[in-house]
Amino acid sequence: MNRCGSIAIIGRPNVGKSTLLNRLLGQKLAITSHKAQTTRHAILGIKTRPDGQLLFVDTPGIHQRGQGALNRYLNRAARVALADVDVALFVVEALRFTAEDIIAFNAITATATPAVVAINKTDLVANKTALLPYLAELAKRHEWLALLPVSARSGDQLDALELALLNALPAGENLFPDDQLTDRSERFLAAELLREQLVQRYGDELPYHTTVGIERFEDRAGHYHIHALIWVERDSQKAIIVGQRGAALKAAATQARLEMQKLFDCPVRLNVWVRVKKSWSSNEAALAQLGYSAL
Ligand SMILES: Nc1nc2c(ncn2[C@@H]2O[C@H](COP(=O)(O)OP(=O)(O)OP(=O)(O)O)[C@@H](O)[C@H]2O)c(=O)[nH]1
Repeated sequence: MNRCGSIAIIGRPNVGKSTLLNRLLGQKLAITSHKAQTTRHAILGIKTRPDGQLLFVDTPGIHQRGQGALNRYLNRAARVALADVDVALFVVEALRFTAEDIIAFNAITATATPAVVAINKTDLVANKTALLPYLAELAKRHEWLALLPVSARSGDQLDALELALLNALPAGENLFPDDQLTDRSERFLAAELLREQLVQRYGDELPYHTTVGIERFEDRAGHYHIHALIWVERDSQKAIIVGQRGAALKAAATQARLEMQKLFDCPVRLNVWVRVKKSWSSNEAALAQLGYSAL
């Protein structure tokens, strides 16, 4: 029987949702970092198997304190995703269950959406029997379809997780062609790859006040020419991103360009400018202008 349906990946920031998605897809689509709140947009990652198709929606972590327009957007995006899908994949971190995990848990159990739990980062647990009481505690809390200890990093138990998710999907024909990986445009993915560099290179604060727009995206006979803009809120942020004689920006852009070449499988020329736009993250109108549509 062929199955096809959608899966929302839900969990507090930093539990490894993006890493897990990339690993399940076998391709890097969601951006990852060690800092919380990296993922801003839902990304549909498509995994085609001989027996069906899994359509992943990567949601932002459900955040504890809503602060400003960006946080409200992130919260809505996660909740809307949850109401819309066939299955929720609840990701937690082995041996940890924080107040933020409870918020994500409550969001899932408030809907009738069936859920599978992935207990991630088991590679960090030396003595696996230590997981048993943790598993038992989670099992008591809700009627899960399945509970699986996994490691997104090592790949441990991910085949079993994928199978559990597939079995929870409705019977039906595939919705996308077999070779399609995402419904996101290359333009969108280019912006994400550049933003990933900022998140990886700077402190927690700066990327939160930054967004990336693609001004031009041209395919010139198999060579991509991409013009990107990094929007910041203050001149001081711009100075940090640009660096001494532009060195910091050059390093970030070079790395982003290499990642783009890998993903798009063609030569890429990338130009990046940094512009200051005052207080964009606290202003709904400015958010909308930058492509964060109201939900
Ligand atoms: N040891 C270990 N680390 C992991 C594992 N999965 C993810 N990580 C790390 O945990 C950190 C967060 O991973 P992400 O995938 O960005 O987490 P996320 O849940 O998508 O985070 P947000 O986008 O902020 O919601 C990164 O440093 C990952 O390398 C795992 O299985 N084991």
